[in-house]
Amino acid sequence: MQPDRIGFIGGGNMAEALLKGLTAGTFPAERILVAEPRESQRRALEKKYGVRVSDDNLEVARTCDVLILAVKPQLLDEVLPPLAMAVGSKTLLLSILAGVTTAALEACFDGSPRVVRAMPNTPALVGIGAAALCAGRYATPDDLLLSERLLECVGMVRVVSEKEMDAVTGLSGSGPAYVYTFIEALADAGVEQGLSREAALALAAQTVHGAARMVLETGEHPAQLRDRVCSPGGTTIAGVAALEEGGLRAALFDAVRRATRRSRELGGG
Ligand SMILES: NC(=O)C1=CN([C@@H]2O[C@H](COP(=O)(O)OP(=O)(O)OC[C@H]3O[C@@H](n4cnc5c(N)ncnc54)[C@H](OP(=O)(O)O)[C@@H]3O)[C@@H](O)[C@H]2O)C=CC1
Ligand SMILES: O=C(O)[C@@H]1CCC=N1
Repeated sequence: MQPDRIGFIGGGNMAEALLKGLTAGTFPAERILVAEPRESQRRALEKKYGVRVSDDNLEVARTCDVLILAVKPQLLDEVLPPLAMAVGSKTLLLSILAGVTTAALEACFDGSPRVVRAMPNTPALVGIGAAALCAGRYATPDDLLLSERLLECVGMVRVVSEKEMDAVTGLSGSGPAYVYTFIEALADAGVEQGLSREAALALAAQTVHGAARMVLETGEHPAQLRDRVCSPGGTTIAGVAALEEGGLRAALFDAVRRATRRSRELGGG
């Protein structure tokens, strides 16, 4: 179940993360077409990944059987309606637009457009993405399966219900930015304690990487894993107490809540 040609409408950050994974996998680069208005970005994608590029959205929509919609959600009304004449029953539309519902996407096209809505994240660029997706009303089970397979080229994929998509956006879509902030702050704190910048950043990033793998690979609850680091009367519980006093948990609840709300707003809800 491989598409003939995959097209991207918009060749920015997230599109690049996805097409890097696709071309590193089994999908031939010459069967990927990217429509992108910025000439420098077109040339960069062509050179780095060997994909075909164009400044003509319609040409890409006409030639591809899977069309990955990767422009900003604010451009929905400008970019999608002109594609309607090229999108037919042969086209699977895979949207990564934050907040935009499958119903809103379907309304941009005639007939029974086959839409799958996905929310990937940028670590897809290194093959460790986390994505969720849901099917629109006209997408077939095969459409959902194909979308899953495509996103699995760049990491893990969960199928969720559409009402969960804004929360996914607030958690794993936006989540890398929260984690980068955490890593930066952890490294800065190490520098304050006298470590070199280079050592502090490497230790902070590897600590987050290792701890995340422990959660994924042991299947143990994070609280159990944390208990094993905290010796009674030791260093770690003193640090954990500071995190509790500083409101780290409350800040994360707030971050996911606000990003989820913003996703709903972008979708017009
Ligand atoms: N970044 C992320 O972490 C994630 C983003 N997303 C979603 O992915 C989508 C893209 O986001 P992101 O990659 O970050 O944004 P970018 O701005 O990096 O990418 C969007 C690209 O679309 C191009 N573009 C602008 N106008 C048009 C047009 N008329 N036709 C075709 N292409 C056009 C832009 O070109 P130019 O720069 O010249 O304007 C840009 O290269 C958004 O909908 C976002 O919600 C989803 C998950 C995670
Ligand atoms: O910030 C944004 O709107 C996009 C969606 C999820 C991550 N980045």
